[in-house]
Amino acid sequence: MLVLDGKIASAAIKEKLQQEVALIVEKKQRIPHLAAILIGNNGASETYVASKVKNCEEVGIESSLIRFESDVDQTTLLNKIEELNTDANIDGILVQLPLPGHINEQKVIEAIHPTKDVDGFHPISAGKLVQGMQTFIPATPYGIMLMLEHYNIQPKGKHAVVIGRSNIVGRPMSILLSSNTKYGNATVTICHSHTPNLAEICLQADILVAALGKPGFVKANMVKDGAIVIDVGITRVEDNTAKKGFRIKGDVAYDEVAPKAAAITPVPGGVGLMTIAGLLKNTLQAYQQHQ
Ligand SMILES: Nc1nc(=O)c2c([nH]1)NC[C@@H]1CN(c3ccc(C(=O)N[C@@H](CCC(=O)O)C(=O)O)cc3)C=[N+]21
Repeated sequence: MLVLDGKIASAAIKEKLQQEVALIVEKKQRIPHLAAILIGNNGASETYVASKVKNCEEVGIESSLIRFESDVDQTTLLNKIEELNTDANIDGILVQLPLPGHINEQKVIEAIHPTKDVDGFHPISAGKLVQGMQTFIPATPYGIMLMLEHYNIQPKGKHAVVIGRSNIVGRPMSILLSSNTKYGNATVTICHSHTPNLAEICLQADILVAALGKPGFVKANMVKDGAIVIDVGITRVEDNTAKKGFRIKGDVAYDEVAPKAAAITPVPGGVGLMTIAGLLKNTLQAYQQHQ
């Protein structure tokens, strides 16, 4: 069994990005710049955004972290996004999700100018992805594709099963795996909460992507021998024996599934790190399109 190591794969991608940014610096050109908006003080969101900022720094991308209190009104937020849309120094805008209940998430997503939509959540970006056009691919599915590429795992002709149909992971993942590209051309089945024979379908997967957000959901009896298992889950589960009082659990029961799998992503240390690599690549792509 091969562990698909997000640390190794993302380091390789970041190394390349760092070299590209170094060239920009050498030519004394404007530096790529990501603006990240964080609302409130949700622990997990804080961690992820901090990690994004730190990773930008590592490759030489500038970043601005813009914070609002959890009771910020929607107009203030939308005004800030508009200001960033028109700021020629900003290449990418990211509003960390989830948002407080009083804010209309769809409105916020649609407020980000598609040329700066490094999350790839805007309907224009999503539509382009569906039609196989050049666009910003949402960072998590993008990161998973980069992981497959790093380990040269070609989905062509394989049966890929995706559990979850979110706009952020499951849906775009299914599009990418079925696309006519080097790391696409799989036959894809999407499962979700209304799939009656989910375990049976999962058992037929050559590539199984678990993106439903239920810790330990995928058990050994749902996985075919020799399958490639991609775990997108990142749920914080209380654990008093852990340093921070919680552990991060994936959607796959790793200990029982790993021995059956040909390859598997660990949590943490798998897809999460690739998500950040995907975001950094999108930010540099946005920069290049703005030049
Ligand atoms: N607008 C927006 N864009 C996002 O891309 C976005 C978002 N909102 N909201 C939340 C999800 C989640 N997400 C992760 C990023 C990094 C790790 C990551 O680095 N994980 C590490 C560390 C995990 C930890 O220590 O908590 C790992 O898996 O090894 C995980 C998850 C981005 N998201």
